Amino acid sequence: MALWSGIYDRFHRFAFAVFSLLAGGKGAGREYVVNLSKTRVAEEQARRKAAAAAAQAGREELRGAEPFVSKFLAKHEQDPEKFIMQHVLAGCTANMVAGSDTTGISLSAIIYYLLKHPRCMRALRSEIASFQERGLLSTPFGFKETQQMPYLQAVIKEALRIHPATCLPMERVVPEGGATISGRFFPANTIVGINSWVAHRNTQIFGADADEFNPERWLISDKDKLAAMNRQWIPFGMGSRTCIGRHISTLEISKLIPRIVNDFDFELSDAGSGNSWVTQDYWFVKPRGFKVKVTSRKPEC
Ligand code: HEM
Repeated sequence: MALWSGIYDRFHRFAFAVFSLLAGGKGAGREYVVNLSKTRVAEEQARRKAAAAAAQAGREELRGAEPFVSKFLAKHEQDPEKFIMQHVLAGCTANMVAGSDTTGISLSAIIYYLLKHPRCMRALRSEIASFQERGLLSTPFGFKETQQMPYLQAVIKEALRIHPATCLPMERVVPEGGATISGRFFPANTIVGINSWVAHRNTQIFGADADEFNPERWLISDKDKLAAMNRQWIPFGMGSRTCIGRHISTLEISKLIPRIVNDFDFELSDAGSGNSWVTQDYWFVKPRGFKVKVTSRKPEC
């Protein structure tokens, strides 16, 4: 039902009401996230008020990294008429809806494909060890450092190619004058779209093994082929509506994957060790029953 209402937006209103009713007080799906945002915004407002009072009394408050909600509230305080409270709430909700499942799914996909391809897991661990031996990795691993690791970056890129977190056409409206796409004319206002799952399996671009997980495809020296693959690699979408959070996720993924691969051993449970994992698509393509046993990694002799 969720998938259908993703495609046919007229079902939204109905599905939303039914799911929220079934979920009771806290709401379901988006309503749950909206309620959570409201709570967090209220907490942050109270914290900012207390911090301002403390500063006035000459007491400095120690604080870690500044969360998004605080940045949004600062913007609202700067110009409350233009950046209204509704924008604060919408920003927080959008970040959670758009940024959590997508990043979680992508992290799962990277681990899953590494577990399915022990050769790639070995190659990645060997790259990490080599970087550590040469003093090129701090503790914790720095983002800039991990960006210099070609195999890690190829693994991430390939996992997001073979399992992009979203799977429905990314829709665009044809502008005035129409557009010819792949030799076919579409008049103005036609809704066209491309699904990254289709684009990423294009054998003309990615080769006969487009269905296979193969990080080495990104480690070639053929610049033209790489450029063609990069153009067709769209897990974060493309153009003016491309994902605005992609750099946050890229940072999280680049820092987290080498760290956990280095520190832990993973073993697929029976449910995940069949031919392929079970996933369900309703815009987000979520793994189902992906269970992994995690243990501290023993140093290799
Ligand atoms: C691996 C993680 C992520 C993936 C795979 C992903 C994927 C996508 C995709 C496919 C789109 C549609 C792009 C298009 O139509 O061209 C999108 C849009 C968007 N993403 Fe992400 N995303 C990720 C992380 C995040 C994060 C962390 C945030 C926020 C903190 C975020 C916020 C957004 C927003 C607000 C939009 C809508 C942009 C617009 O319509 O102008 N995303 N994302």
